[in-house]
Amino acid sequence: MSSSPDSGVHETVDRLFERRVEPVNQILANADNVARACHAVSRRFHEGGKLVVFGNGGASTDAQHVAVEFVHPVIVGKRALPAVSLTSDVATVTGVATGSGEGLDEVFAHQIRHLADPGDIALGISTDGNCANVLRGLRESGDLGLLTVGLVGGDGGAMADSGIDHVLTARATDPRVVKEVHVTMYHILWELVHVFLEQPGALTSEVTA
Ligand SMILES: O=C(CO)[C@@H](O)[C@H](O)[C@H](O)[C@H](O)COP(=O)(O)O
Repeated sequence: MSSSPDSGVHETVDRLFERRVEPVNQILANADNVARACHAVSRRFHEGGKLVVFGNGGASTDAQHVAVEFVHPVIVGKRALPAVSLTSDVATVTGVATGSGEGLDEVFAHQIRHLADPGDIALGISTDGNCANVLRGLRESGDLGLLTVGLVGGDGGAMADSGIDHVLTARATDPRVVKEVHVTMYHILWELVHVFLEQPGALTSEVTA
């Protein structure tokens, strides 16, 4: 930035912006992982599956954001694909949380058991990869046969080593940056899924990069 009376503030502003660049470069460095996950997700959609998304706090609204991207694409001409957020129904979330005896830990696993089908895709979003209810929801999903995808940050936390089919990691330590990168990653996920669905042959071949 140009000089000013308070260069300290400008250094801070520069640092805040620069902090956002590296994690996006990390997505590029892991493009093959992202592409493999998108390919697997597109296959499930092709076979009639739906996307089931969940997370806590900021990630709960990310879950709703992902779902609407698929159900009502903002890009004209893209087909709608079935997707549902497990964070949108306050009655169900609070009912399970207060009635299960396990608080919030069971809210996603319970809904997966009763709303999901084995051919579906489960997408769990967690900033640090350690949220118990997201982990439990993904484990339940895997046990039932759903394709499991984790969107995490930092070193992936417990999700990095928990048998999830595809773990996509925003390698930043600042949770705000992780959340910002997650938005980029699920927009890429949405777009690449459509690329695979629209390319004849792409769904039967393996994706290597
Ligand atoms: O960071 C924010 C808001 O930006 C919080 O709402 C945050 O999402 C909540 O603390 C979540 O409970 C964190 O869960 P997780 O993403 O680490 O799994």
